[in-house]
Amino acid sequence: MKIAVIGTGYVGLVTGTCFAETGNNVTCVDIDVKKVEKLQSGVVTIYEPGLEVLFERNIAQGRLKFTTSLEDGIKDAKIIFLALPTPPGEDGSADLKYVLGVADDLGPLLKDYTVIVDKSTVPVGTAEKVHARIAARAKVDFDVVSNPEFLREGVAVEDFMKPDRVVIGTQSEKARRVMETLYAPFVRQGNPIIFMDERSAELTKYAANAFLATKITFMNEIANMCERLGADVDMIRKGIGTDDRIGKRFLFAGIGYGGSCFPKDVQALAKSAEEVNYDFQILKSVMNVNQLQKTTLIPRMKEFFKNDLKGKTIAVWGLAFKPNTDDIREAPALENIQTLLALGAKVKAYDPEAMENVKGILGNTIEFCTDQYEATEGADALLIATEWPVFRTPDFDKLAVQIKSKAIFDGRNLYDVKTIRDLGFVYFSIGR
Ligand SMILES: NC(=O)c1ccc[n+]([C@@H]2O[C@H](COP(=O)([O-])OP(=O)(O)OC[C@H]3O[C@@H](n4cnc5c(N)ncnc54)[C@H](O)[C@@H]3O)[C@@H](O)[C@H]2O)c1
Ligand SMILES: O=c1ccn([C@@H]2O[C@H](COP(=O)(O)OP(=O)(O)O[C@H]3O[C@H](CO)[C@@H](O)[C@H](O)[C@H]3O)[C@@H](O)[C@H]2O)c(=O)[nH]1
Repeated sequence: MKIAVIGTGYVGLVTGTCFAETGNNVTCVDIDVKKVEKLQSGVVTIYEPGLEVLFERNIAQGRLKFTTSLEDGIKDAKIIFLALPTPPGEDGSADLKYVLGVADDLGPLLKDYTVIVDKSTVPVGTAEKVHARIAARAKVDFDVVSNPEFLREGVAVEDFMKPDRVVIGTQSEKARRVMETLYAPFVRQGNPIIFMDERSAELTKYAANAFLATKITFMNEIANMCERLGADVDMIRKGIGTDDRIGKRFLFAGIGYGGSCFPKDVQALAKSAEEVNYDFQILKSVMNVNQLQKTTLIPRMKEFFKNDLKGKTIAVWGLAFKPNTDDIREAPALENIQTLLALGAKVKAYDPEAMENVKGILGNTIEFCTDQYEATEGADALLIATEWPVFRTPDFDKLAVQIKSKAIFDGRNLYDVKTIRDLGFVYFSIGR
């Protein structure tokens, strides 16, 4: 099948590459000329394990192409995916200017029946808006389908190739058949395609992210209780996670959720609620608690250094919002670093993938190190903000010599409390 993907960011690139991998001819369109040039020359523009090999194979076999021209890109496409940004507008609601802008342009370019698919995370009612915008200028029949994406960064290829489920919102039989054919190779393992109406599909995406953000936030609040009551959040996690009704995943307490999705989508759902005069109280709490949680280690650091962080050097391990990605959007590390700088501390940071992105924001206000031990060399304390595997089993003997105060502030609960204290470290973690 000939497919066009509009937008070659995270979702667009993974979507395009994975559909090419299952034998479709895919053209990806982006207005970012530099990005398209890079992609055309065979360079993958995001760090995502497993993507490069699929990307290279499908380019070599001529099934994956890139262009800046919408008209060329959608030529002969039976399906057009919109994988465009939906960033928060000034009031927190999802800004639809990219999605609706492309919908406006698409109308006159359609030559035959086409299925237009919203892959972006969009508020309820967007499929109808996209339909109206295209219909205003289209001369052929078309359908607009909602097909939200549930992939996680860092395991995006696996999530896309073996999805837990595929959600498709459409009330058109014709569009349903096209989507079923397209997704058949991905749901062979028995995981379902769940068909529903467009509005329910749109809300399913927000409900999933808001639920997961709430689950994490609940555990962060339990962790805060543990600290006050002398209990261990890891034990609570095991104790409740073994109950099938609760589930083991997404129960890890830490310095808050970040990334390009949870913060923005929780905010957008809260805004949608406001628009229909519903007071979505849980979401407000989730946002407030998460904001506080991000810098929950700073007061402890202040106390440890007797309220004087001025001139202290803090090593920061991890800048990405989570491991296996170079994405730093809403990363808790950044907020911690900015707070530390405001308190007069110096920061030496290391991240396996995300340093280039952080340089663009923090410039030379912090020192970027070539490895984790260069960061801890001569530091007064260590702050761990991202659970990269390489930080899990460090050379503790080396750290004991390098870190002056032997203090480790661990925002991701990487180490066993007793073991690390027995090694002589002063160890602060979350909810233990
Ligand atoms: N990143 C994720 O993990 C993830 C997962 C699921 C869903 N989503 C949702 O998918 C959507 C896209 O997210 P993303 O992270 O891929 O975004 P992104 O910002 O990484 O990429 C968006 C791309 O769209 C391009 N673009 C903007 N206007 C364009 C236009 N008029 N024509 C062609 N291209 C244009 C940009 O240049 C950019 O390359 C968002 O709604 C997001 O919420 C993201
Ligand atoms: O137990 C946990 C699990 C996650 N996190 C944090 O939660 C954030 C989000 O993590 P994750 O969900 O793994 O990353 P994303 O790539 O942002 O993926 C989420 O957002 C995507 C975009 O909408 C969705 O497609 C995915 O299904 C959804 O998991 C990160 O800051 C994690 O550190 C925790 O603090 N504790």
